[in-house]
Amino acid sequence: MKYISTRGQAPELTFDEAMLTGLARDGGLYVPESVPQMSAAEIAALEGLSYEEAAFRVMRPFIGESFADDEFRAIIERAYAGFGHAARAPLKQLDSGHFLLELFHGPTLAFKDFAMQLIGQLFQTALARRGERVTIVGATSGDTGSAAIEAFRGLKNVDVFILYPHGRVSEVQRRQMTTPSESNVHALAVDGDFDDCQARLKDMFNDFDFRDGVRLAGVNSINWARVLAQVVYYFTSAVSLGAPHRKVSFTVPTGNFGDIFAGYIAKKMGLPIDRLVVATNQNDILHRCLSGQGYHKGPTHPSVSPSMDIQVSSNFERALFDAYNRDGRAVAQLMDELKAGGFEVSQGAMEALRESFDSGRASEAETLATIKATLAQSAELICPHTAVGVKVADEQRVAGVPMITLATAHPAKFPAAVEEASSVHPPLPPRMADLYDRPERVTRIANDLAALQDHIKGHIGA
Ligand SMILES: Cc1ncc(COP(=O)(O)O)c(C=O)c1O
Ligand SMILES: N[C@@H](CCOP(=O)(O)O)C(=O)O
Repeated sequence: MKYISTRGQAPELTFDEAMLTGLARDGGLYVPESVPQMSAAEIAALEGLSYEEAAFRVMRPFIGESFADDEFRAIIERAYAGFGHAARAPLKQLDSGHFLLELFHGPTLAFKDFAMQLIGQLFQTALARRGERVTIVGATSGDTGSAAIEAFRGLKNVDVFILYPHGRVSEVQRRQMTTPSESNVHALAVDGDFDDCQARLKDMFNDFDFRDGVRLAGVNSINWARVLAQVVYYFTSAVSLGAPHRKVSFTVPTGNFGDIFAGYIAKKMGLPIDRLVVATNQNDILHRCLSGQGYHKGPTHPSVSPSMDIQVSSNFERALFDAYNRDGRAVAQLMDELKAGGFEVSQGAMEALRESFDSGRASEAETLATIKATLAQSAELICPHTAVGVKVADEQRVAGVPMITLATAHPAKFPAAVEEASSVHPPLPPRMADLYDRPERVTRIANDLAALQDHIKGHIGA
């Protein structure tokens, strides 16, 4: 199995090489050269398996020779051992045709743990084998950062620097990033928004002297391994509702497009997904684009679902690559135009995107109203990101096809918004009960590449 860049100018890599590389050297994102297929019989055979065994069967064809089967099985077992639910990703029924896929039973209470716990194990195994160390730098609007820190804290051959937008993450998210005491963890509060953090991260990857000097690695969903791990729960949930014998649809609260792109891969592998619905908050650039209005950046408005306050949605590049018939030059051209503000999507590419994705948006008032209504009607307290999904899913459902909305975070990560909407204060799980008492350790830093690079170089191995 080979991985190629969406911009067509970077070397082809194996799975473990692509994982340790992160962003391709031409600025593109790695994708598999071709998507392995699962037959209806292979999909049906997932029914009743443990999450771990299903994960092995779904991901194995993408791994190639990078990890031996026994090694990969053991890695998966370790990755999910700390989850607080035996099913790992249980389904809850909201009403006769609408289900929530609970993805927040991992250590940091968000769906990011599914991929991050796995790649923490994959990195450790690959780095130990190669005798290497890496400097992980991540950009976060709140959840990726805490999940990455949890997965890599205390590891000897890794430093992890997380850039988050100062004042634009919830207090729980911030404390999850600033309270770990391990010296290889570095939380950086950047004076900017998430897009600034992600742009500086990409600048670091595109500065080859810095990149090679610190042996830079990335754990955002620019890393293909992140996307792959998220493909699994599309299979397990669809199978538990009758796939491959009946179709299901998914609605996915979307920001950086990683989670929904994992659903797109599941569909390409053969999972009978009827519709994949992109649900955005008021920062609705993806919804506007999928509605035919082009992809044009605007100001980012802070919202009650802060993890989705994003304008430059990284993984959309992967979808564009397919929509433009895998023409790397065309994608590179669009990404250049994006730097200057935005781009129009060609008619052919638009048709391809529309064939794969539907979309909708939720305003702030609609998000809060959905939290309240879901509690009243289904006795489920949901986080604001999930509420964006539930609202859009309710508009897009069709009779006879079950709709699964991805519940991407635990409501306790966003207590202020949840309490405002429902008058219920969602408590943290007991293991995190002292989060507000732990001392914080964070560096406030300018949105400036040189300042960030100097800080990182000065704190590796500190
Ligand atoms: C809670 C939550 N929901 C939804 C999203 C959006 O996911 P993605 O960026 O993969 O589109 C994020 C951030 O990524 C998140 O943290
Ligand atoms: N919402 C994310 C933003 C980064 O997304 P990623 O999936 O590319 O890591 C966050 O919580 O940080």
